[in-house]
Amino acid sequence: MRIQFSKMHGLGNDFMVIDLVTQRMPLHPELIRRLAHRNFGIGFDQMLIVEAPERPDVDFKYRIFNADGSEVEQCGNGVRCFARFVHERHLTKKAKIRVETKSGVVEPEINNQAWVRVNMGEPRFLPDDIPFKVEEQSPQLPDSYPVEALGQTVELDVVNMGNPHAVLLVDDIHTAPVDTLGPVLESHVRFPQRVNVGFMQIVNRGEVRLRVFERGVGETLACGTGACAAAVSGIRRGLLDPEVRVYLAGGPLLIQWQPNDVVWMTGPTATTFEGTFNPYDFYVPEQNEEQ
Ligand SMILES: N[C@@H](CCC[C@H](N)C(=O)O)C(=O)O
Repeated sequence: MRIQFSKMHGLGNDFMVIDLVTQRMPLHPELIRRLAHRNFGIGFDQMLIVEAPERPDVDFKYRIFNADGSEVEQCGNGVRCFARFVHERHLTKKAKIRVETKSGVVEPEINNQAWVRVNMGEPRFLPDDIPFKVEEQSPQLPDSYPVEALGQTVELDVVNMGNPHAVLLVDDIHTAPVDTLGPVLESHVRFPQRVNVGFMQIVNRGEVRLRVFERGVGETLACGTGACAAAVSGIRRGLLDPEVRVYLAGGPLLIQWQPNDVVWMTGPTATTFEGTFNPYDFYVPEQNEEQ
């Protein structure tokens, strides 16, 4: 039993992409963790699964698993790669497709082989929608919330881009406490489903620098939904114009948003290699099965 896959990335945020329209394999969290391992597996930030749609108004179903095996709702760099993958595998000829995710429908549009523009849907800010715990939900939503972490109070903007994000403004992303504050906020008690944590430095009204400590992975070279969340936070606060270039370690993304509208994300995709693997090579017996 050999499964075909593509190894792809969007600005260095890397993926193992598998077509489960024409193939079958178990999606066990332990198998995913083993495949994600950078030394013992294939290595990736997220595994992306293409499935047949379950409703008539979409072209595909898109499932996303973090390297820790958790299934999540959305992945922005992933959806661009997903669109390129279904073209490369001749699963569709349409330039614009509708893709069902755990958090709604997204619409990627392939301009040429490498560039994809995506309608990422509308951002949400209500604490319950993140989800983010507050003592009392005020009718007037604040821009940010004070949160205690590592003996200090940090101000967090919270945004749901299909998946949960917290955004912190920093003076310089090179010295931002991504390694220390990132994991503490990711698993903070006020984020019951954990959170992706973005550290944003505003350069000018149209440009920001961003580092993201991703839920279920750690710091990645780029995060598409993180870029959307950061740009939306800055625009909502009146600090940024509606068109923002977000510079991540792996390169820039263009994010466009007008309040009360959908977010548009435009960026590159790359296929690095294709291969096959046997899931049973990664199978480890339960403890009571071991001799
Ligand atoms: N890298 C992604 C986000 C992947 C999911 C995220 N780690 C989560 O747990 O929500 C992107 O490009 O958006």
